[in-house]
Parts: sequence; C-alpha cells; structure tokens
Amino acid sequence: MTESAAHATVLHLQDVTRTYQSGSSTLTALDRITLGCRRGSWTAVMGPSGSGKSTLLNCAAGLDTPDSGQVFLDGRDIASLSDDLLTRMRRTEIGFVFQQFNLVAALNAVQNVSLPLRLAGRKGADRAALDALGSLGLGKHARHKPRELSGGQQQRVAIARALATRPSILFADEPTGALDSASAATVLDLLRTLVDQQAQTILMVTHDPVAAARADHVVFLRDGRLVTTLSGADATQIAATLADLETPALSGAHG
Ligand SMILES: Nc1ncnc2c1ncn2[C@@H]1O[C@H](COP(=O)(O)OP(=O)(O)OP(=O)(O)O)[C@@H](O)[C@H]1O
Repeated sequence: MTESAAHATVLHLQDVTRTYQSGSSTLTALDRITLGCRRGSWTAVMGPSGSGKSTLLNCAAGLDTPDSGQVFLDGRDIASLSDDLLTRMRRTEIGFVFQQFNLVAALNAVQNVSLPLRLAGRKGADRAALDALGSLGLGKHARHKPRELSGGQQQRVAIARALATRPSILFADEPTGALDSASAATVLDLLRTLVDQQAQTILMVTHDPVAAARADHVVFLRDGRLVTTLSGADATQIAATLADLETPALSGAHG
C-alpha cells in the first residue's frame, strides 16, 4: 500500500446539516458537521441522548439524506450517485453492525455471513463466508443458528457478515450495548485488530467510555454540533468530557 493510500480519507462529511420539521418548529439534528475518517482509523461518536449520533451515522451511510452539506465516500459525493449505484455502494462498500446483531434467525452463521456476498452476486460465497468465520475464531460455530450462539458470538458473526464484502468502512451503532463486559471486551479486541492489522476504517456510535477508549479518536456531539474531539484518550477522560456535555442538558431539563 502506498503512503497516500494508507492515509487516504475514506469518509468525509462537509458541513452536513439535517433538520426535522415538527409542526411549525424545526429541529436541527445535525448542524454543519465536518468530519473525516482516514483509512485504518477508528472513530467513536459520543454525546448526550438526542445529540444527533444516529442521524450522523445514517447520513454518513447514505441511509438518510442531509438537507445541506456533502458526504464523500472514497472521494465520491454520494448525493451524485444514481439510486442503483447508491444501493450497490451500500451493499459492498459499507458494512453495518447494530446493537441487536440483526442476524437472520432461520439461517446459520455461514448462511448469514454469505448473504451479502450472494446479494452482491459474488461467486464462492459459502467458501468466503467460512474463511471469514474461521479468521474470527468462529469456525466451530459455522453451522450454528443465532439462538445457539452467545451474544458475543452473534456479534462476531454480525461483524464477519458486515466485512464479507470487504467494505471501505464499517459503521457500528452501539456494537457492545447488548453485551456483558467480557463479551464486549472480546468484540472490542476484534475491532481493534481489524483496524491495526487490516487497516479497516470504523465509525462507531457508543454510550460507553470504555468502548470509545479503544478508538483512535472520539468526537463529541451536543445539540447536533460537533463540540470537541479527543485522540488517544482513556475511559476516564472520555467519561469526564461526556459528563460535562450532559450537565447543561440535565440542568435544563430540571430548570
Ligand atoms: N425521524 C425523526 N423525526 C423527527 N425528529 C427526529 C427524527 N429522528 C431523530 N429526530 C430528532 O433528532 C435529534 C437527534 O436524534 P438522534 O437519534 O440522531 O440522536 P442520538 O444522539 O442518536 O440519540 P440517542 O443517544 O438517544 O440514540 C433528536 O432530537 C431526535 O428527537
């Protein structure tokens, strides 16, 4: 990989604004957000409830459309893509991991992981899915259905599925939110390994300072604005920054 490829910006949001209309009032969920994710970096998004984290992830993933501003994925403005190209981009260049795993209950692990490959029309989907599960230490569980797996194992299958098409970026929405702390640690170790060894790019929403501390950068939102960024911070610093952001909202709620 060349130096420039190693440091290429995979995702760039430029002045992204998203509002919602509620009766006669306008709620600004995202307010001129500018943010970049470089290849092989892991960025966590934190902020009080309602600060715009999910909206940010959805706009970045092309699942929601900003009112203004631009979202570039691998240098392409996603608003300029046709519906067909946008669908293809979502299937192949973006991976998504959710709090509740969202595996298909009727399918076993290998069938779940091969699903996006089949949708993308790739040959050898089962072989690739088996390889992906094996590399995540889940080879023994390939034929297990989701209900036969622990929460941490299900989330690792979901990560294997999200990465099956080798997406440029993995979006993770509270990936450890439904896990006990030991399973969460395993999933976070896996994400860290993917970033360090495969230059995977990750954008993750989390409420958990311990999870955010595993990322390279933490961006903090409040009222739709990006208010501060920490790099290389530990969980204590991250928790303190989050508490500072939540304090005015709490006093407002009681005032
Ligand atoms: N479809 C919608 N219609 C109207 N308002 C919305 C809609 N989606 C989100 N909002 C509002 O936009 C703001 C940001 O919401 P968002 O879900 O992005 O916040 P969040 O930081 O992810 O919250 P949480 O931590 O509680 O999940 C909130 O005030 C929310 O009520």
